[in-house]
Amino acid sequence: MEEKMAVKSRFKKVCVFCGSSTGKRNCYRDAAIELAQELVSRSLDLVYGGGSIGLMGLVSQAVHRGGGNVLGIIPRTLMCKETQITGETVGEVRPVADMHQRKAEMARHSDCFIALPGGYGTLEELLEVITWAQLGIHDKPEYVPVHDGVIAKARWGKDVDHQQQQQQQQKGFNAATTLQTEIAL
Ligand SMILES: C/C(=C\CNc1ncnc2c1ncn2[C@@H]1O[C@H](COP(=O)(O)O)[C@@H](O)[C@H]1O)CO
Repeated sequence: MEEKMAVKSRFKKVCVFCGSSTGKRNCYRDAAIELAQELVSRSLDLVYGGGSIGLMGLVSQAVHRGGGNVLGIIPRTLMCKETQITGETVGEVRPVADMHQRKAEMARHSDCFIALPGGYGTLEELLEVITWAQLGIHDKPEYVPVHDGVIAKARWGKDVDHQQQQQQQQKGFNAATTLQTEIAL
């Protein structure tokens, strides 16, 4: 069997924020699986919110199946609910006291952040780490898949190219299609 060469990355652990549902478009699922495959091919560990449902479940299960390390950080209360609904989460699961501690731990354990399509939870997590970067609390980059195989650095504020911003808005936050060889990783 042909073995794939591992692609080198400057990161070791990647935090992925993504939906607790899969959304209405197939491209969201595809994006989750493709990102998982990229992480595995680059020997990058996954850090995520510890859920086994939606895109969170897809990413974590695909990384785990591919032999990658998965660290899920989840509040105890959510953990009980999820186990009742969907069963066990894959990889290492670290229970924490609440949502605030979860976000702090996810950030502490990661070298960069990628936000896949999601809802309010995903948006809130992404905005929080961008805000922390803005305040100098960390200097870890944040990325958002845009389109055409590109994961773009999430940029906010003055240095954003206006035309590019407009194009991205037209495509929508949830416009991830293919992720291929991301410039980000
Ligand atoms: C347990 C039930 C539903 C929610 N389950 C979740 N499990 C783990 N993590 C979650 C869950 N819901 C939200 N999160 C976190 O927010 C992000 C996803 O939120 P979104 O609103 O779906 O975008 C994700 O990154 C998690 O960290 C059933 O009662």
